[in-house]
Amino acid sequence: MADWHAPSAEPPVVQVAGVSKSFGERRVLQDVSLQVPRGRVVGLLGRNGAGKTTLMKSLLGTSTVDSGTVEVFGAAPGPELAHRVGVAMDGIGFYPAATVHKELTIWARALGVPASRIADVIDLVELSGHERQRCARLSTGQKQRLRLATALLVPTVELLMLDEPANGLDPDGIRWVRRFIREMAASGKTVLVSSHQLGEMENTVDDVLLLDRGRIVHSGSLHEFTAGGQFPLEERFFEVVGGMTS
Ligand SMILES: Nc1ncnc2c1ncn2[C@@H]1O[C@H](COP(=O)(O)OP(=O)(O)OP(=O)(O)O)[C@@H](O)[C@H]1O
Repeated sequence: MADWHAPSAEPPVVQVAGVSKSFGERRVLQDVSLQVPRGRVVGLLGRNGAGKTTLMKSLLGTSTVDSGTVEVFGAAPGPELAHRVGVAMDGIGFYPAATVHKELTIWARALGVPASRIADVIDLVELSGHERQRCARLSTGQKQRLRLATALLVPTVELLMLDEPANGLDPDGIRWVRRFIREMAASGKTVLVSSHQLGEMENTVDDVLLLDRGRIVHSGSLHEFTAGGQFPLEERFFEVVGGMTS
């Protein structure tokens, strides 16, 4: 098990230092510092409203920060990251009348990816046979997989940012997402995944970033956080962030 704090020859894929962000009076990120090491599956955990999505958006450059620095692959986030970072954000909709193939064609064009890649990603997310199905008719699980397919369209993607990829899924779907994430990691990709499903994250991630009311309250390997699996992740989560306060 890699030690989170051990010095590594490889620079981290993501490096955030002293980032704060407010919406009006509301401080959403407070002095957040973190690293995402290359090749790891890192779980970004926290309650509703903890700031997970805002943090992910700041890594993508779609949300600015008020102070601090964000580096992804050693540079400030910008459009050029599109060839190295694949993104599946929760709640991103599809054209209801478009078919799976059409939807991916739209994304492929936007990303400058040849149409020949579409069949590959459909295969990767196991949507074969659904190419002609309209997005509006897809099940929740199929929609999640279509989101993952868009994240994989650019074949050179090295970092996947997945926002709640198992949201709304049944146990089979959750297991599928877990297997998918582990396969992506086995193929050399780094994965940053946000989730509320602590039991599932316990079976999926290598490292834990725990965000509570905009602050990172724990970062380290899952092994260390759960004392080698002695304590369930959920128990440790509540120990660190406390019970419900509001
Ligand atoms: N564009 C915005 N304008 C104003 N407030 C915002 C905006 N985006 C997020 N917020 C607020 O920032 C806080 C953090 O939101 P964020 O979506 O980052 O949390 P989260 O941890 O991803 O939550 P969830 O698990 O519910 O998705 C919330 O209080 C939210 O209402």
